[in-house]
Amino acid sequence: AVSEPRSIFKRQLLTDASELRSNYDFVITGGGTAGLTVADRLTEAFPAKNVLVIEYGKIEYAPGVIDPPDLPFQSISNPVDSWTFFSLPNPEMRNVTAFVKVGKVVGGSSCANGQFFDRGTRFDYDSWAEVAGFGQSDIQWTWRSILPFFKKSVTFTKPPPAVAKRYGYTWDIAAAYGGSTPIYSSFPPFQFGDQPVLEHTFREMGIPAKKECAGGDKEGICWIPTSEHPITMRRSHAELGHYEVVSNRTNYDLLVQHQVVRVVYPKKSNKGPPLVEVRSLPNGRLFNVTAKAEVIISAGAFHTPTILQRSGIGPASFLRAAGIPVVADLPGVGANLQDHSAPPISWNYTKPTNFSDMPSDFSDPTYYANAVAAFDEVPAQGPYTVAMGNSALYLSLPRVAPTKYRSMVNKIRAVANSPELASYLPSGPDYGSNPAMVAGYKAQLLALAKLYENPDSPSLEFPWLSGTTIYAFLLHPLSRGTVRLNVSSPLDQPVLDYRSGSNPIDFDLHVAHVRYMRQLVNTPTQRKYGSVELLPGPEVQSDADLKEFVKDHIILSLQHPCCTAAMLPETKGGVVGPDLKVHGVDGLRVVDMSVVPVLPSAHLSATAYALAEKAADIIIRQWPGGHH
Ligand SMILES: Cc1cc2nc3c(=O)[nH]c(=O)nc-3n(C[C@H](O)[C@H](O)[C@H](O)COP(=O)(O)OP(=O)(O)OC[C@H]3O[C@@H](n4cnc5c(N)ncnc54)[C@H](O)[C@@H]3O)c2cc1C
Repeated sequence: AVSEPRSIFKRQLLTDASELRSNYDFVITGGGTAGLTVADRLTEAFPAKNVLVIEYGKIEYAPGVIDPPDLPFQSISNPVDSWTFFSLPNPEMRNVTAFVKVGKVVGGSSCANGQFFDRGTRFDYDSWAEVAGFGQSDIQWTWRSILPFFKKSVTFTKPPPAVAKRYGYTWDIAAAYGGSTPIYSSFPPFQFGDQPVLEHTFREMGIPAKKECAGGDKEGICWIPTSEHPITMRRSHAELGHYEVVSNRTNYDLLVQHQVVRVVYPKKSNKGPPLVEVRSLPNGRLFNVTAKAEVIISAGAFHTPTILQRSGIGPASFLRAAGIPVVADLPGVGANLQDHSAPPISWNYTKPTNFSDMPSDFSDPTYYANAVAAFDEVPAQGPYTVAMGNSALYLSLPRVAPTKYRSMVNKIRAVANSPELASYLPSGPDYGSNPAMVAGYKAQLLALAKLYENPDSPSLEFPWLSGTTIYAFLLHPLSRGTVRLNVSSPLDQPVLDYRSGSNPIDFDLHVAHVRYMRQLVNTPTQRKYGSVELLPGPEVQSDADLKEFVKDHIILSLQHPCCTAAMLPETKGGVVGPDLKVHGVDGLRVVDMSVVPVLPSAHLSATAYALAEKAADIIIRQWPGGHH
């Protein structure tokens, strides 16, 4: 059963420096989605080596997206398990700031996310290899080489036949699954009454339904599983699946409520592994932890760059200006920030609909009481089993803009090859005037142009649960932002500069997406319900007006930050190599969503688990005595 943490398994849970061993083989900084996956695999493979995970947060119960007593679409804010903060204003977006949320708990963002459990396409992961161009390296990051780790990373459970029939759920285990790791991928026994309305609408727009969307191909209408336990329908997350169930291993220590400040190379030689400097949150005390084998940074796309920058590993001129001695000049640390953003499309039904089982039904006390009771059944039933929904469209640019996509792709290539390319990046020696950073950006744009002209590679995602407002995700943004230490308060949240819209082609893509999606009101299904467009609104027709609409209404972060310590050669502004070791220093790797070079066409948790599984495999092969 999946429930509150069980105390008998908390033997290795440490809360104070005095409880630590004198040294460890592996030290993992950040006990989140990727960090705990690696810790699980290393403690399994090396019974005689000790592993320490240092985590800022504690073990907390991680509720689902909607659990009783919350109501659907009520924004649940669980301040204990998350940090929330804002980016700098975005000048191209009416100076709006991006609101970001990050899991701050054992299990990291897997405990706080929307539980939407999708994967990118084969083209996304192949593009990582293409951008990096690691050539003859015996470690490759391609779809073929990652797929076995996607399969290993989760347990997919078929829904009961009656449930599958009721909603029309489809899947293909051979193409996508087969693993038995206790991170669960399941379909809930409930959908809101209007779920099929959009599915019918999209079929009428000529969009094909895919049988399985986690097997590398997902251009079309997809059923996406939820990361929840198939019986209890409670959230499945990294703390339960990669710590709780194996925390009786005597070589697995987890230190909670401690902040990793930085890593330190004491001999000034960059020979490692480095010491890890840690700050106790309860008493503020600073101390060092020693790793005999290596240190693995897994603090997530916003906080991994802060640990590296505090360590003097990062953009040299920024570090010097901040008074931090430079250990390794890696301008890619905190560069290349990418996230999904989305403008809305909304409409109104002017004719009677009479859908049953709708979010509004929760206002009926009997419906609500039944929903709460059904959630406690075994297996759980009813509306509380649904998280943020299981439906999404993923559409390519050739489908969305058949007459215009070619010119947009040409424009991306022209920018990539133009002398003005650097002007799309932040100015200065750490970025726009740095030839390696510009070369890396060029490689990314050329790979993205290939994705955008591919009729099987989605450019747009449109997920839905219930209701008449839906967001059109731009899956492969061209603008690049930064994550920099807050110099006046370096242990606090970093300064995020999203720079959304700084590459103006992102607006062309958003406008094409909105133009396509607004056509949904013209389908027979929508006409039956008297559908009337509200946003962008009938008066907003020209490209220029649609661009202004995007600026007025866009959500700048869908909470999918990545790419801030990218797996690229140093000649392309990279931070880690294909083995995820940090360039120019010893005994230090990064394993989390920072190492991704370009954002995949997916929400990120499934990719974080698979990436960490592959990283663990790489680490295990590189140390003697490891067995799988
Ligand atoms: C609100 C929200 C909704 C999301 N929705 C979805 C979704 O529906 N589907 C999906 O697939 N993905 C979703 N994501 C994204 C996905 O969950 C994350 O991309 C993924 O979990 C990131 O994994 P990670 O290992 O890189 O980082 P995390 O899981 O965030 O782990 C980083 C860990 O490091 C710790 N840490 C940070 N700094 C320090 C430090 N200095 N010292 C010690 N510890 C530190 C943090 O506390 C955290 O536990 C969402 C994310 C959020 C925040």
